[in-house]
Amino acid sequence: MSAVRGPGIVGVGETPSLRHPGPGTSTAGLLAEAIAQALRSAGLEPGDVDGLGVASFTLRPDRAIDLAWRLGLRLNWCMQDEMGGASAINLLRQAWLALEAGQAKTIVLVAGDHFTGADFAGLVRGYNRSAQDYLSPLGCEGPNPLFAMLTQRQMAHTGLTREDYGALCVAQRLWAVGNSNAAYREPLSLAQYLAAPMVAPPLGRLDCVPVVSGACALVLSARPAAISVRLLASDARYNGDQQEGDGLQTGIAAFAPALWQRAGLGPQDMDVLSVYDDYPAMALAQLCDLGLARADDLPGFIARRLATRDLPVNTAGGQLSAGQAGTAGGMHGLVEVVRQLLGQAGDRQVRGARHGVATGYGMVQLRYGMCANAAVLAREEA
Ligand SMILES: CC(=O)CC(=O)SCCNC(=O)CCNC(=O)[C@H](O)C(C)(C)COP(=O)(O)OP(=O)(O)OC[C@H]1O[C@@H](n2cnc3c(N)ncnc32)[C@H](O)[C@@H]1OP(=O)(O)O
Repeated sequence: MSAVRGPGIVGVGETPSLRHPGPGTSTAGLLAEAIAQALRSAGLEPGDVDGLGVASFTLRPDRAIDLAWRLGLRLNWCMQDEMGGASAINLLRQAWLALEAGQAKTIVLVAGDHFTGADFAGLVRGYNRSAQDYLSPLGCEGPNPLFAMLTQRQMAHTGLTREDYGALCVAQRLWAVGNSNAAYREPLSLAQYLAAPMVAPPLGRLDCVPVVSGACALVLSARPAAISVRLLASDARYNGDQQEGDGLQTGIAAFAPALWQRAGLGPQDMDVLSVYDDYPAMALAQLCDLGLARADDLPGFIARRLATRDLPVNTAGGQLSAGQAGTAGGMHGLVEVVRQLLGQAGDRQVRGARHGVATGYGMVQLRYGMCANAAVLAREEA
């Protein structure tokens, strides 16, 4: 037992991932529901909140401050982040600094989106100027064709096959069985994975993160509760990917050794992990970059550690099974690691989990990564 010093993460909230949200559903409503759940889990009231961080594509034209107004929050700290899958950890890093600096006492971080099919198509087409000017005219509508090329690169470099990616997807689906919020919770066989329609070779339907509506939230406090989660170390790289040569690396490779050093722990000390899984190739690239797997042994690593669930990776099913609610994608994995460390993961609880790592990855371009980041977290008891 050690005395708790500094801020802590004290609550989590998450709505179900909805493939077909009902007519009354809205982005603000989903974000509000996740916030309310997180505050309840922390034993706090909206009146305790003086900081809010938001990531959402579909809250537009409203912003974080509009959401705060709607929820009646009076704030000392307010932030918005638009880095896609890297937003959650970006927000966490900034909120932690704000609490340490005394700028706020209780900060809620929330990410989520409300999509209909038409919304999502428009979002990816108009994502940024480069996508509009260079990718759409080539028929690269959205990330699937781009990540198909990155997956081809990884296959050529590592010898990975569709069966290997399928084994990862099957393992993650088995974790999702224990997550009542997951969009897809029925166990998946390799035969079903291989039979799914092709989207952009070599990516089939089950390699591509499904689009859902939903939201996830975290509560951070300057005065942590009896059990809380501490941020031991974090880092980020912007446009730091190395995709010029063979293989596939995210910016995480550049900072991982220093990250582990600052955390005082190594990759082998992690009891639970969330890696950003918009596509299986990206999840594997991040596991390599963190130092948990080697590019020259990926098929073996999948068979020994993921398929057997010996290494608890993406224990809520990952986005590939739970679904990706826009920017909530990054928050999904972070919330799951925190939930596990708080000991609140129910049937899928990793026994005795004390240390975990979550990664984020926001990218819609082929030649550079918008942002890759990671947070090493630890359970703390007062
Ligand atoms: C943003 C960042 O910073 C970085 C990133 O994350 S980049 C990634 C951003 N996300 C994307 O680009 C989304 C990728 N996904 C897709 O494009 C689409 O989900 C897809 C093309 C793979 C599938 O779309 P689709 O072919 O239109 O199929 P869809 O209509 O959704 O589903 C057809 C059926 O398959 C099922 N299905 C779809 N995905 C499934 C899955 N993963 N598991 C099981 N069933 C699935 C659906 O439930 C549906 O069945 P029902 O009609 O019985 O409900």
